[in-house]
Amino acid sequence: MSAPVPSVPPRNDSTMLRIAVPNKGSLSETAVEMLDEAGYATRRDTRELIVPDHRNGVEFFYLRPRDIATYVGSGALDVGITGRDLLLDSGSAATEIAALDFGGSTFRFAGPAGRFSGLADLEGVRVATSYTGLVGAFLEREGVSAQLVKLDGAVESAVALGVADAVADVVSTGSTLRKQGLEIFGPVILESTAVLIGAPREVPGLSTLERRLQGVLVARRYVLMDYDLPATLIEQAVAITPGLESPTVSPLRDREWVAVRVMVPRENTNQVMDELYELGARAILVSQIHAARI
Ligand SMILES: Nc1ncnc2c1ncn2[C@@H]1O[C@H](COP(=O)(O)OP(=O)(O)OP(=O)(O)O)[C@@H](O)[C@H]1O
Ligand SMILES: O=P(O)(O)OC[C@H]1O[C@H](OP(=O)(O)OP(=O)(O)O)[C@H](O)[C@@H]1O
Ligand SMILES: [Mg+2]
Repeated sequence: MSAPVPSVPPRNDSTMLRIAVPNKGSLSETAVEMLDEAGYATRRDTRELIVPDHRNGVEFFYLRPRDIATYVGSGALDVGITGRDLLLDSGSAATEIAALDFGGSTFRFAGPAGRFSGLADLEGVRVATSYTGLVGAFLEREGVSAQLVKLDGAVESAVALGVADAVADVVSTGSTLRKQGLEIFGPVILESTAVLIGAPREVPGLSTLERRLQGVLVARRYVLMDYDLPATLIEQAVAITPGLESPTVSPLRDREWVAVRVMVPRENTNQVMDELYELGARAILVSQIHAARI
């Protein structure tokens, strides 16, 4: 558990929402892209650490992702973007407001191939990790007592170099583990993703930021599909494309046909177009959504 930040710095403008953004690492680029797509100012060069955005009444603080939960949990900043694993590891009082659909990873134990088969095998052994808060809490909940070896990164090397018997780390493709001759074992410690986190108090002005970020997620997840259809087939077509709430169905000049406009998950686009065509839909057009408020 990290120590709480001792004092909250004075706020020079209490009406500005103060937002923490990852300045480096896996989450930084996509977090900044999302804020840009949501209409906020972003930094022009990587040396800029504070970016005021007066037009939107917010101020951005570019910080190390690992530190963001500490700043937000102490109340020094209002909200932030970080990883769920980093939030839990910090022991901060900040809370998760929304998952952001990027920076997905799994947190797992791994050891030399064949050496460990389950959690119980960790009793009394050395486990290297950069996330001692997260792993310590997990092992305690599971009633396993292991010795944690805290490392900053490249944790997978710890076993070959003899400072630990097993590791607990972020796994994405699993390729780093495999290259070190390690294999995953035991239960999933955590499914992580980038999250929006908030201070443990009421944060005025948060709802606009949240709505804008949700709008970006919708614009990324969905496309807009238009098609023409014989009116008698509408129920079957709506079963294929139910939309978020209800598709827009408009009359055409030819009264036997209707025009349908509906949101479709981007990943299903071609499959849905095939199904609609087979049903009898024609002039099926797909467009990008640039922005959304749902
Ligand atoms: N392939 C990945 N490797 C590391 N972290 C990832 C990956 N995919 C997603 N993440 C997430 O990114 C966050 C870690 O970001 P952080 O910037 O601390 O580490 P990093 O990307 O490893 O950067 P650094 O180069 O400083 O080690 C965690 O929330 C983690 O779950
Ligand atoms: O499953 P994979 O796709 O191989 O990705 C996981 C690896 O990526 C991260 O390391 P990173 O590159 O951030 O280096 P670090 O260990 O120094 O943080 C993480 O700590 C794992 O080592
Ligand atoms: Mg890393």
